[in-house]
Amino acid sequence: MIDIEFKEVCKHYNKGHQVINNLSLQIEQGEFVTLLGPSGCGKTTLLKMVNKLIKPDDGHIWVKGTSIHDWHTTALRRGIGYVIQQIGLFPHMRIKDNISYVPMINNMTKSFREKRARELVHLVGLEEDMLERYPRELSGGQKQRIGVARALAADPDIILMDEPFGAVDEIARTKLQEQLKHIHQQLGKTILFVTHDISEALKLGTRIVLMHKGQIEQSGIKEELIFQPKTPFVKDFLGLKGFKAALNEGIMEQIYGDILTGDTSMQAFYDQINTRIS
Ligand SMILES: Nc1ncnc2c1ncn2[C@@H]1O[C@H](COP(=O)(O)OP(=O)(O)OP(=O)(O)O)[C@@H](O)[C@H]1O
Repeated sequence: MIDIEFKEVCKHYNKGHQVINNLSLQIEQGEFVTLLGPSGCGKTTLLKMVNKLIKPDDGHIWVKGTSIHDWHTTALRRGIGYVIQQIGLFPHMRIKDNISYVPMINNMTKSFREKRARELVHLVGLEEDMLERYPRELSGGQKQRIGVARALAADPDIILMDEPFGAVDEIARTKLQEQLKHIHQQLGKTILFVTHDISEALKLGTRIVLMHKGQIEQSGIKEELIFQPKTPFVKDFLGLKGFKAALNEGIMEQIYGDILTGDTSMQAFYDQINTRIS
């Protein structure tokens, strides 16, 4: 089943150039799609069209088979988790109430909300005593975890994430990425995740969509993008850098696996890159 579909979508702001240019993309249920690309290529714009924060000028978007025109905005947003870099927890509310905010406005009972908050705080790798604290009593990484817990609270099928770990330090980011990967494997949500960090995109995405100037340059698994780039842009953007990122993330074993299955063009590309980085 297709959870999100963009068809020939276009967008420009004011009198500016085309930020999204006739873009089509289908995202299947349970995929973890990382939207990767240089600054300004339109990643955030595309993401925000899914929950109607930005309106396309042209083209069509469907969420769970229903056109976004036919979705009531509130119902659509309540059914989609949304995590951004500035997580925006309510400062005057305890963590448990921050997590339970959407279940509360959805009229869930207090005992259900408390149970759910406890489950979620564990799911994102924190202790239950966090629930009684206020946001100011948490580190940046802990706040991002609570942001993920809050996005999951109403059990949405789809989660949109816009550079959610961009503002935390390297160690916390690595832990958050691992936790998110685990949550995705466990819960099978459909995730659309914006990042400009190649290693993050390769590590998390079951599919990587590389954007450039409002269009998709290439969409595929990491091995395809690194070893079978379809355009010079993909080769420049991902070739050597992607290879190094894959190396650093320890995902080379999978890639070696593919090389060993006998694809000689991949072997040649691999040799070429290996010579350049060694
Ligand atoms: N509200 C706006 N008004 C005018 N121009 C905008 C607006 N929002 C974004 N833009 C422009 O649209 C283009 C795409 O922006 P967008 O935020 O979608 O890119 P991005 O790929 O997410 O970039 P980054 O990685 O830097 O966040 C940029 O040139 C940006 O300056």
